[in-house]
Amino acid sequence: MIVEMVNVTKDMKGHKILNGINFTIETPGVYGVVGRNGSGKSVLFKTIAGLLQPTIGNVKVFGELVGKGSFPKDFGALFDTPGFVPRYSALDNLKLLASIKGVVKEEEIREVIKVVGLEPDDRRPVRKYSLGMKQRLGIAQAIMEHPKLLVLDEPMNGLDESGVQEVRKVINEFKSEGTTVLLASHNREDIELLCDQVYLMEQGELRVFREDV
Ligand SMILES: Nc1ncnc2c1ncn2[C@@H]1O[C@H](COP(=O)(O)OP(=O)(O)OP(=O)(O)O)[C@@H](O)[C@H]1O
Repeated sequence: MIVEMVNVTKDMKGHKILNGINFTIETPGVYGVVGRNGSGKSVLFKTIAGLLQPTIGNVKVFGELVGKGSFPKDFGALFDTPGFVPRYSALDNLKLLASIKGVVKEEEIREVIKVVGLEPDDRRPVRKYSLGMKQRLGIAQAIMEHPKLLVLDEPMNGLDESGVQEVRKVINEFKSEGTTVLLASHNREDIELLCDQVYLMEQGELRVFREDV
């Protein structure tokens, strides 16, 4: 089982954001999650990432419980505002993150920076980067360890046309390597082009919205 959410409820400030969600992913593929602003897509993804703890229920990724300080293994994620050290270059930021996790070589980091259309030898500090460039770097960070599960919350935010094309290519390449991608997006075209199955978040519940596979 790739993802297994059992009866997951999440209350935040007196509101039920997730309401008894039972959700499983057994087959690798690209899974889309759509829903209105504020419907709970990010809360759902952060719960899977172990960044938010369910009020009730539990979440397993690759068979292991997440939450309470346990994070999924073989996992990469991009949330709305990737946090980088503003005075460091792109390469130094990713080297820092890689050294914390201790697995990725500099050559691979350089390669992943190129994959997202940035320049590894650009010594400018990341604070000088545009929103779209930071977003590209966020995607590089999410994919640099070749995760088996990749959670992307609005990855196209702030990207220009070439950025959108590059990220679509990255998602398709990861899919063909057997990585499972969870994608939240408001962009109908991205959802239609990329996803094997689409879910709708509504009133705290998640239901199948469109099924191709
Ligand atoms: N840390 C928090 N504390 C309290 N409420 C929160 C917190 N984070 C999110 N919420 C609330 O949970 C609800 C769902 O938010 P979430 O960000 O998951 O929506 P979303 O579907 O991702 O929206 P969007 O499409 O705008 O990105 C919102 O009402 C939001 O205000």
